[in-house]
Amino acid sequence: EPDRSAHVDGAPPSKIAVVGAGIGGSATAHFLRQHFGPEVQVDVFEKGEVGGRLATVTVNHNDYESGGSIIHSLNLHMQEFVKQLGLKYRRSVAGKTAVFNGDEMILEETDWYLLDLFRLWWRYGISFIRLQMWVEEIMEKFMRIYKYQAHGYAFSSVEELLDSLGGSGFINMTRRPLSDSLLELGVSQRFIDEVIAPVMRINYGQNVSIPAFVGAVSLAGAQNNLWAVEGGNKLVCSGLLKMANANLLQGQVNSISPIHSGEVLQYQLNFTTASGTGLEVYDIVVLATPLQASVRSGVQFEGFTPPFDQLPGNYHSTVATIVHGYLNTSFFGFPDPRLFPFASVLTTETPDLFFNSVASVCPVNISTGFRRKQPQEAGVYKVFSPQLLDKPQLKTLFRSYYSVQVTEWQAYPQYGSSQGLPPVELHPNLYYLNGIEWAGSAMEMSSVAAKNIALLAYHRWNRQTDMVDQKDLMHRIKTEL
Ligand SMILES: Cc1cc2nc3c(=O)[nH]c(=O)nc-3n(C[C@H](O)[C@H](O)[C@H](O)COP(=O)(O)OP(=O)(O)OC[C@H]3O[C@@H](n4cnc5c(N)ncnc54)[C@H](O)[C@@H]3O)c2cc1C
Ligand SMILES: CC(C)=CCC/C(C)=C/CC/C(C)=C/CSC[C@H](N)C(=O)O
Repeated sequence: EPDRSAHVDGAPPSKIAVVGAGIGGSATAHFLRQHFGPEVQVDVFEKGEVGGRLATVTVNHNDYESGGSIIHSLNLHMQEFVKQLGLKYRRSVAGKTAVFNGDEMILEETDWYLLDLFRLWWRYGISFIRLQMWVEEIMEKFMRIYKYQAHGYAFSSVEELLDSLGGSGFINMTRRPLSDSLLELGVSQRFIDEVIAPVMRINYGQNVSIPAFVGAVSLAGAQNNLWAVEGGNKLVCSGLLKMANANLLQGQVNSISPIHSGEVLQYQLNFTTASGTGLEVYDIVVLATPLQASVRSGVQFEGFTPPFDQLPGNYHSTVATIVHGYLNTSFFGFPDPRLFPFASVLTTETPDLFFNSVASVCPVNISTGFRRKQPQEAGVYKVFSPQLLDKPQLKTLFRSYYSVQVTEWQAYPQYGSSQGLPPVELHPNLYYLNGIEWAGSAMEMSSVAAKNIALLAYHRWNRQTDMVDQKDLMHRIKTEL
């Protein structure tokens, strides 16, 4: 493919399109504005709600997160967005966790930290210490991305990005099962079945054969230094679009086709809004939505072949059911609800168990003060399950309820349903953000990909090859003035 980027004379791009206003697309709009400056027109297309998989539902006059809910304390892009937007942090309200195997609770957190540690040691040996150290080491390497991005370095593929952080070790972690990595580390099978599997089930609705890298992301999401955005995580998306001075176009992009005029390559986007169909021409386009068939983005490529026919793999369906009612603690072996001390119940991989987790949830506005309800009181609970819950299943989990709100998500990749990581560059100046989810799906992963694409687009436009896919970045950065 000849190099037909739009600029012939060093001129900046005049129009950039971003498809999707989830955290990935809105962060991309923000970073594009940072790098390309105030003159370029940034149009963001959104066919649904701004926020995408960050969304809330209203129950009894309060809003609750129904999609992406927790953020790690070391997720620095999310942290920075919240700071720049003047939003507030909402710390997770402490609550005890138990693990249920379909018959009984096999693990119960208590009020005594030392007792919990002793019990873990008694049951699993030093598995939990090994695991803690493994996750810490991965997090430490992952944190290198912030330095590389602050120095302006970009990567042309997810593999290159991971390689720069953790070498071939990180890339291999996207290919081998989590259980294999943990067994090799010396973590016991019992610990994997009773602790790791329940965490994978609540976070990704999948089992311990998911790749080790996303497994580590999931375990980081089970640590106790988590937070969320006061008012709802989706406020970050609307805030970023505003701060980027982006034009939000409420509509669906139907097709993308290249237009060649001499040396110049641009893209025509055909779209449908409430007022009918339209088309616009752009110098740079970023696709910030999954393109797998099961997600039904509706985007077609015309007049060129991207580096795939149809992106392989599927997205995993997860149902989030938010119930306002009375938990049936008897089902968990606690006939007296006053003696049920848990805020979250995780589950082991058990045939016929119809749910992955049930947890008492906090409203997104807790600055006014919030107390977790006792199980003998009516409370708000979130149930994750692979399928819609029917009435008998709801009646199994809840003695009675006032309301039930259901969101069916194409939530995250069905790990193992595809080989390899999707490409970032689909054609000159046409980028794809969501391939990173096949390494790990989380708000911060989309934010890291957004910064990377903004940098990559900028360097490609300005032909700065020395800022893309550079090796030995730790050393380079140390020696840069
Ligand atoms: C139930 C659930 C719980 C989760 N929990 C967490 C968590 O606790 N912590 C965490 O970090 N992550 C969590 N995640 C993952 C996280 O929510 C996602 O990784 C992240 O939100 C993905 O953002 P995105 O912008 O890349 O994609 P999306 O949010 O999917 O955004 C894509 C957007 O593109 C739009 N779109 C699609 N096609 C078109 C088109 N043709 N034209 C115009 N617009 C289009 C869509 O409407 C959508 O708004 C969770 C996800 C789910 C579903
Ligand atoms: C990207 C890095 C380094 C860390 C992110 C860690 C993190 C916050 C992972 C969460 C992943 C995830 C998909 C959680 C889904 S369920 C969340 C929660 N338990 C809920 O009940 O909603």
